[in-house]
Amino acid sequence: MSHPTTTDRIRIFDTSLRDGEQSPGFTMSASQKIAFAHALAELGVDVIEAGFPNSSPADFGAVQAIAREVRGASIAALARCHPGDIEACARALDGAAAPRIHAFISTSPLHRKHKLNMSREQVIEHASMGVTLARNRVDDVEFSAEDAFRTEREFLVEVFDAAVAAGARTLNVPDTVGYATPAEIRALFEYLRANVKGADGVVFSAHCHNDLGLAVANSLAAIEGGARQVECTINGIGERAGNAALEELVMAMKVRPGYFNADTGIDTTRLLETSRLLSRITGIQVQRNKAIVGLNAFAHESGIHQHGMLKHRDTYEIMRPQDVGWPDSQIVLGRHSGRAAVADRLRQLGYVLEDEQLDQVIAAAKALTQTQHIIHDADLQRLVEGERYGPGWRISAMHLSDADDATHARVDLSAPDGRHVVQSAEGDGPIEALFAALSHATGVGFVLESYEVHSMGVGADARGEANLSGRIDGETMSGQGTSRDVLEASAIAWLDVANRVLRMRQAQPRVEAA
Ligand SMILES: CC(=O)SCCNC(=O)CCNC(=O)[C@H](O)C(C)(C)COP(=O)(O)OP(=O)(O)OC[C@H]1O[C@@H](n2cnc3c(N)ncnc32)[C@H](O)[C@@H]1OP(=O)(O)O
Ligand SMILES: CC(C)C(=O)C(=O)O
Repeated sequence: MSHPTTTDRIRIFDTSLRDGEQSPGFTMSASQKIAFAHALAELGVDVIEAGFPNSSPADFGAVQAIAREVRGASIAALARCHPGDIEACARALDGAAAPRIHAFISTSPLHRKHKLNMSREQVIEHASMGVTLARNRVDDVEFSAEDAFRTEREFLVEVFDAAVAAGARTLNVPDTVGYATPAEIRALFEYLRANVKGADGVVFSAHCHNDLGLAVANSLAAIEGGARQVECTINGIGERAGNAALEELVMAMKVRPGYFNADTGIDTTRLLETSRLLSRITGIQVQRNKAIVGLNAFAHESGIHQHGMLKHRDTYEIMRPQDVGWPDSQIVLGRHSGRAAVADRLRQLGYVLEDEQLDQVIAAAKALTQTQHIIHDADLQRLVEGERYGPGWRISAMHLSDADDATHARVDLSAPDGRHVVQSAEGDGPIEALFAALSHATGVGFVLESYEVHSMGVGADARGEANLSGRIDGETMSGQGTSRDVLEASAIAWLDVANRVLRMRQAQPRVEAA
């Protein structure tokens, strides 16, 4: 086994903008691609695969702009072993500081017969032609044998020999349909490194798909077998079930010292913001339990884990959240939380309770989880303080209607002093209009940082739960609301934050400047 040493650099080849964009729902505009390419360069990837220039004028334009603007990483473009594709790559990459043409052709018997209708000899001729044409235009040429994993091993060696002879510097071995297992991938890389002519002068690369959920494991196994470049995408986006997730691969190499301890050159503290940028661009969020960048990746809800975390965080965390860009771990109070975590959170809120009162607050907090997922600070404060700070703003009625290009919201609130306040506002959509009307009515304004709606329960019992957080006076405050109507749940969550703001101001009166 060839474990990488610290001098054995693993190159990170990001293909979010090419393979990632090739999947339904992930299309990006040229300006979004340019912004994301800048973010990838700042993250520290070695290669940015910017697109497939011959596939459309839009893709050509995006690759061209990235090649001209983005520095700090090689810029690659994909081409079939086809003169028109190679020529388009060369033209689009003109202006790049470090251009790479990535030429590919399928090699497996299935693809040769049904897709290409080519003999083995024709595939080798095309591979050789594609790499030669590319080398006539740029120095850095990568060759991929599409569906390499399902290709006869001896034939794969012949194709790679031809690609090396034509001038390829990187040989990419895709598991195009995500069929391999880690042991098989490692054995394949060991075989190729032992048999391809000139193997020592080229970089072997892995490109693993996630159809069986093995893309990251297979990429790590490829590194064990001698791969020194891994192709991956942020959030694991890509064809079908996606590609290996960059953030997972990089952290696996970082977290397992003495094993995958190769320096990838990635600034891991940027992983979360890069993941979030991609989600904002595509409008597609990662699942909560996604490794590294999912909302639950460093969140602990169950009492036994929370108790362990409070004693020593290594009991339940294998990496520091700050190392990947999170501000900290989160102890989230919910149905599974225990005494240690509730008492700790209350202490942070400034309450040290007698055992009996603590028992009562825990029982009441757990009762809340019949209708909400999370016990918020505001809930604990209410449970401890009762109505000491007054009842706060409550929603009495709301009405939304569409008018011309805008949505109109009218809210009727009962104020903490018992008055009824009616206010209206317009916005670009119901949420913007609703939140603007609430802000006019209460006189509270904050910058919305996050807003999510989930459903709880099914059928006749189904309820919407809205969670949002807002930033005001340098603090982030969260609010939560549940209702059968998601817009009403959202309004309740917004008022939950507003009431917290007012309670905070009551508790800590502002010192006016003299
Ligand atoms: C595993 C991967 O991710 S491969 C990359 C996938 N990416 C894309 O497909 C990018 C988007 N694609 C496109 O815009 C279009 O498919 C284009 C512009 C590339 C080609 O469009 P068309 O000319 O209309 O061809 P179409 O898509 O129907 O079929 C693909 C053709 O390429 C041929 N082909 C496929 N791969 C290769 C290759 N690596 N080298 C040479 N020819 C190839 C096929 O045999 C087929 O040829 P045929 O038309 O003579 O039968
Ligand atoms: C073109 C190659 C690298 C590819 O995307 C695949 O085989 O999945």
